[in-house]
Amino acid sequence: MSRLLLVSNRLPVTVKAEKDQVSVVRSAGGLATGLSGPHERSGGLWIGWPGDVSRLSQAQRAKVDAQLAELRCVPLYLSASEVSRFYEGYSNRVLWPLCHYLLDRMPRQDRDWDAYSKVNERFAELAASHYQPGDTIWVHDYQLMLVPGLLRKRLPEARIGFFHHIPFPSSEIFRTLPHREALVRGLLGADLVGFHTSSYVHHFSNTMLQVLGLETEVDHVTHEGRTVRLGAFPMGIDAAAFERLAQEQGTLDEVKVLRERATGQRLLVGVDRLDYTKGIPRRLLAVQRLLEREPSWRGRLRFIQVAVPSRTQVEDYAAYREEVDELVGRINGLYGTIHNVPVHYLYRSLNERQLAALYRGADVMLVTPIRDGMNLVAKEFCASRPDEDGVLLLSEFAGASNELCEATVVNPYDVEGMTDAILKALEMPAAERQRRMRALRERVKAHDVHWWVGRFLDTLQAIPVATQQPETAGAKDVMARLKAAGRRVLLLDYDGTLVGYAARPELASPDPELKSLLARVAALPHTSVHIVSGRAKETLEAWLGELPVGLHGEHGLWSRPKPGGEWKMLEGVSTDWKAQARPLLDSFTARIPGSFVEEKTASLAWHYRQVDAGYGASQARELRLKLIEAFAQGPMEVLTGDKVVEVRPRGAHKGRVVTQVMEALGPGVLVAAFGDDRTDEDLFGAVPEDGISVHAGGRPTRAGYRVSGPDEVRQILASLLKG
Ligand SMILES: Nc1ncnc2c1ncn2[C@@H]1O[C@H](COP(=O)(O)OP(=O)(O)O[C@H]2O[C@H](CO)[C@@H](O)[C@H](O)[C@H]2O)[C@@H](O)[C@H]1O
Ligand SMILES: O=P(O)(O)OC[C@H](O)CO
Repeated sequence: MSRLLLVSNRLPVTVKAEKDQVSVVRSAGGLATGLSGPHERSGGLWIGWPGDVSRLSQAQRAKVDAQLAELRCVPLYLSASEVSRFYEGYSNRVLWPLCHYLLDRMPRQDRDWDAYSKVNERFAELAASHYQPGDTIWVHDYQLMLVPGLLRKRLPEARIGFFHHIPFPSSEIFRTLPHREALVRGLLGADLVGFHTSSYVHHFSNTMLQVLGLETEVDHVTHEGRTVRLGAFPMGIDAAAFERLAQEQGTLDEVKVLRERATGQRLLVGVDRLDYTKGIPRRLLAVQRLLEREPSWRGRLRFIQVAVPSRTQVEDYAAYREEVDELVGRINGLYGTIHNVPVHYLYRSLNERQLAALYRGADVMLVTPIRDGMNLVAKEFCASRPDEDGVLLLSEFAGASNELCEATVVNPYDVEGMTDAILKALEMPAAERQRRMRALRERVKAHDVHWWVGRFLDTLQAIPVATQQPETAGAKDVMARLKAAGRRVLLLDYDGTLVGYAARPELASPDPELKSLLARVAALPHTSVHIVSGRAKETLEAWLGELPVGLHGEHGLWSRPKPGGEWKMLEGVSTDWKAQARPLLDSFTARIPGSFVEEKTASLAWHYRQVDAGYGASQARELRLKLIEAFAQGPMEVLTGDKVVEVRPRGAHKGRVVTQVMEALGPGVLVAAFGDDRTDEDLFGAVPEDGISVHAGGRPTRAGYRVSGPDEVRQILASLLKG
């Protein structure tokens, strides 16, 4: 097993300071439990913030450091300003509400991005300083979204995983963020990006498409020459530990006390961090409605709601606390008696045994967040019920509802609906409770936290990172080989290779620098230059006709190999099919605003660069299928390029230009082809084995080299002028 470097905002430890005594203990949370085995076995390190230690003396701090070192934890201490701006500010005032679809809770203007970036830099720097070749790095959660990208810059060959513990929202929400691009690029520094559910994966894929124009395959995306795997890895809990605890005598004694205090009553339980995503007010309102609607239940219900203080310095959390306090007061005021109140509200953390007792003693567990990445409480409840009793009421907006389908699933926004569901749960026959709980427990136990860690790490470690090339690995090598060649021919695609893409094809005309560069390179001794493009010959002639270069248009259908020479068309090519195919392309243009058809001598191209990225890509897939269906037997083929679907005569492809040029030049010439989209793969395929093929961009390619884009292609050409 390779050494594991874990990086998370919080370390899995609690620093306890009592009077002069200070100690560090590993926390009991799911992440800490699940990862402690692999962490220890691999002899790795865990990097993170140990929490607020500002009140500790120097000596106490040294003691904390020593104890952390024993646990193989490396502390990253946050200053007061970093806590306020990175943790409370950008992480919890901006990203947290955004990922939970609560745009209204975000500040109108965010002022903490710089602090977020800087602290992410600090984490990356610290992790990189402890990295040893062969280590596996696993970064956790929304506080550290830039870290994978920052690590990739420092450690191009490291194996890096990232897990996002909270929801990844729809792209419609995520792209409201001013820094959306940096965050998405940050995650793409990883080799594997994991989420709790497949819908979060889907949202992330759509976001990449909208924000970076990246089209994703089912489980991966190619970006800057690297493949980044994506996947759903639903997190589990330490089910065996919860089950064990729930069976211990101490816990059963607590359950007994709990039940005795509620004699004649049914027990409803809620356990959450006090967070506005957890849906506590509507849950309370549902309980209130039940008492209002069903007087027979008054005095016969006890709702215990435990809320752990969380992020207390963030205003929205303080306001939320007041809202909950008020609601509890109102319900108890309305339905309490001098002997009893319906809501028992505790604003504090419970120890493990108290928690297990509550789970074990509950008749109905209310887990009703308005949005939650997974929600581990729901799973802990099931694991704590070896008696196969108790009903789980679970929000459909918690990731856990994807797996826990035998729960009573509710819409947490529908108070009346939740009231009905609580009533149904209270009246559910024992046999049905048992059937549901048995199924829930099987799943929670089978897919526990160890299963989760194993699946994520196995997937990450199976990725062949060593073969991945950093963005600019190719350029230097290509320059050296071209310079060393006796005779050389350069075959250059135009759009996306020599110039960037423009909104409309006619806007991508060559700039004076490009023309001058091509002219000077073509004038070098023993050097020929050919432009091999999908463009119409008229465009190439108008833009590049005066240069001393060969021109090849419509993917090699038309050629003018010698400057000033005549254009010749490939023989035996049929264009009769165009009249049949055109109406289909026109029908797509008519209903998809921003798209248009470009007609060339022997081909038709449907462009969709200005169409919404997701819609354009799906419509292009549909058009391609329809064309293939209608003309499968015809003399043409369908190609997908960069934001274009093209129909062209079969056999007229860029690869033919390579053969043509090589025949004219004879043996002993180094052939170097440069291109960026799928039509250039034909060009690369025809380059002889001792030649050079260079892909400009981040797509999968058969090319032997990869550079980042037109700027770098131009740099390679310019380097030839320097002798
Ligand atoms: N009063 C109390 N006393 C003691 N312990 C208490 C407590 N109330 C809650 N806890 C404990 O705190 C943990 C809370 O985990 P959750 O998954 O429910 O939410 P959280 O939002 O913190 O986690 C984030 O990370 C997890 C893991 O990825 C995701 O499930 C979730 O959606 C995401 O928001 C549970 O282990 C629970 O036992
Ligand atoms: O207490 P926090 O702010 O570190 O948040 C804990 C949550 O589990 C974050 O996912």
